[in-house]
Amino acid sequence: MEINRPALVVMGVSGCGKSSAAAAIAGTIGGRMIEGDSYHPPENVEKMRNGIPLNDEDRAGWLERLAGVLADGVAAGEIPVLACSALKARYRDVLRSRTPGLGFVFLELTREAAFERVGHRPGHYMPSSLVDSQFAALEPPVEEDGVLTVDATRPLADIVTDVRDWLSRGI
Ligand SMILES: Nc1ncnc2c1ncn2[C@@H]1O[C@H](COP(=O)(O)OP(=O)(O)O)[C@@H](O)[C@H]1O
Ligand SMILES: O=C(O)[C@H](O)[C@@H](O)[C@H](O)[C@H](O)COP(=O)(O)O
Repeated sequence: MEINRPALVVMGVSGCGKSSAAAAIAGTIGGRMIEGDSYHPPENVEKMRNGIPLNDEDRAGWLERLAGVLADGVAAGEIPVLACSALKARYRDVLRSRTPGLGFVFLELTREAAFERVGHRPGHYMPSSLVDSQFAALEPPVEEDGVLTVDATRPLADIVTDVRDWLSRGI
């Protein structure tokens, strides 16, 4: 399949389905799923576990690492598919900095649906009390290049089909 992006980031607030969609998309396009949460330093995870939202400083080193992981993956001939909140425009610019043409799939979800999903996910460090802070930080990627916005409540298979169609169209 012809793919018109070197790599993808599946983005949005906690619970929007980033990890699920990134895995499904990677499986379909022959990409490599990368779980961005695995690259948070332990201090960040501890903060979130304690119900404290991350700030720009907390996220800075994490985003730089992820920018490197994306670029390294592309250099190695892979199509990285990264699950990463990437909530603010300047965070996305950090990720783009080393991978020109990077694509973003924005999974759009209401606050209510995010609460519902995060509250029902067993064994995860992210408490639903942090959902409001995720929406406060979110700068939806409107008018940015290389973005597909998808309704995150649609079935995963439909989301994957939309992404495939989008990727096979010209830039
Ligand atoms: N398209 C979808 N429709 C319904 N439920 C979904 C969908 N995508 C993910 N979920 C569910 O929502 C919850 C959060 O998904 P997850 O992939 O962990 O999101 P994130 O990585 O953005 O936090 C999980 O319980 C998952 O099974
Ligand atoms: O930038 C952030 O505040 C975090 O990356 C956050 O957005 C992310 O959602 C958490 O790491 C929880 O992980 P889940 O997205 O899997 O809930």
